[in-house]
Amino acid sequence: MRADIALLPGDGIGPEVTAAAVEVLRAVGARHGHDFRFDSFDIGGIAIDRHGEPLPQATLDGCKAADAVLLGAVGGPKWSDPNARVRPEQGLLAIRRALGLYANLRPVRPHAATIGASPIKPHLLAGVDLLVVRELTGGIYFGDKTRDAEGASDRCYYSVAEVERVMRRACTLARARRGHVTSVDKANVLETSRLWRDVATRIVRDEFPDITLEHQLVDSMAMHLIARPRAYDVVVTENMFGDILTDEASMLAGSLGLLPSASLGEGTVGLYEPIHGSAPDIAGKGVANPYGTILSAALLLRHSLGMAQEAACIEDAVDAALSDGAFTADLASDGRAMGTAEATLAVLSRIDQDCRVSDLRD
Ligand SMILES: NC(=O)c1ccc[n+]([C@@H]2O[C@H](COP(=O)([O-])OP(=O)(O)OC[C@H]3O[C@@H](n4cnc5c(N)ncnc54)[C@H](O)[C@@H]3O)[C@@H](O)[C@H]2O)c1
Ligand SMILES: CC(C)[C@H](C(=O)O)[C@@H](O)C(=O)O
Ligand SMILES: [Mg+2]
Repeated sequence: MRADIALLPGDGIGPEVTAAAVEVLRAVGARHGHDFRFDSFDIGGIAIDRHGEPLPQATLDGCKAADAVLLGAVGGPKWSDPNARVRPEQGLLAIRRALGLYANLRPVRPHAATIGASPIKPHLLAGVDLLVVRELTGGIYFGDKTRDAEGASDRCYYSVAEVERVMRRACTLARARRGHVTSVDKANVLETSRLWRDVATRIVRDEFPDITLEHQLVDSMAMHLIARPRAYDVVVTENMFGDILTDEASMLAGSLGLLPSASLGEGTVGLYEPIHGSAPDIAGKGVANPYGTILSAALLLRHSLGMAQEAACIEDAVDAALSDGAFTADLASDGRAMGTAEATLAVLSRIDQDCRVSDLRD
């Protein structure tokens, strides 16, 4: 099968980790007889430098014409002046909104080999397998902003329809998992959260009676996520809470560099990216962890191209590399860390082996 993949490497470590994922996609494509074609476009800081705007029209058009989009990261100190007219992060928000990518799936499944890298007690981590569904195109991120000499404001708004669609998506995903949804809000304070809670309750009652729904306030959720992570299956929450809780959840896996994500809408191209940022402190050093982006490429194959076996092939290869101790510096405790290229090779060398195993299985 031929597939056109739009690449948005972005800034900082973005180009390093997307290059790693492209190598892996090429290897899986070759192994399974697919013709993956890649076309790169600018987004974020590099797009500001080259085109004066963080999301050029050519980038958006290129993404719309593609079968899927793979993104690295945007932002960095060069573009972080608080008074700057444009910021790299606006490009990311704009593309999510323009493509209607309202559901951001962030799976968290600690690997036995990386449990030692987590600051959380190992016995709490065994068997953890949760999926955060973060609403991605609404809430305080997208409300009107004001700023004058007296102060500033960010408006937080959710429509009923915005909550309904992400809740339906979370419940549908939960049906294919363990049937449990935790809806996270701040309904003791925020009106948007009271709406969120009402809609969640109604959608589950009327459309998903087989799903078990619980509500959890976001502050105590931040604690429970660390204290009893095994209790969660699908966690659905609004935009900003989801952003914060998933960086926290990455510590269950052992590193921010490990978590992938899929941003999905309806009838629109999907966008895949690691949950981490441009990591300016390590950019250009060849030491970034590529696994979150490589695992995002697996999600791309599964969700946008319908290639479940090929996706599993990548996930198995990453699993095997980690089991064999192929750790980048964020994971290694013994000072024997691999660089990005070596860790990518560790995955590539296992693609063949794992695919053969998959072939035998099927
Ligand atoms: N999706 C995105 O493009 C995205 C996401 C988050 C932050 N950002 C942007 O990135 C810039 C830096 O933000 P930040 O420092 O708060 O967050 P960050 O995620 O870039 O980095 C946080 C810490 O995690 C480490 N880290 C992140 N990814 C890693 C990887 N793959 N391998 C090893 N270590 C990794 C970094 O070195 C850093 O110490 C900001 O401009 C921010 O807006 C972009
Ligand atoms: C860079 C920023 C706009 C972005 C977000 O807050 O959504 C990032 O933190 C993420 O998690 O993808
Ligand atoms: Mg974030």
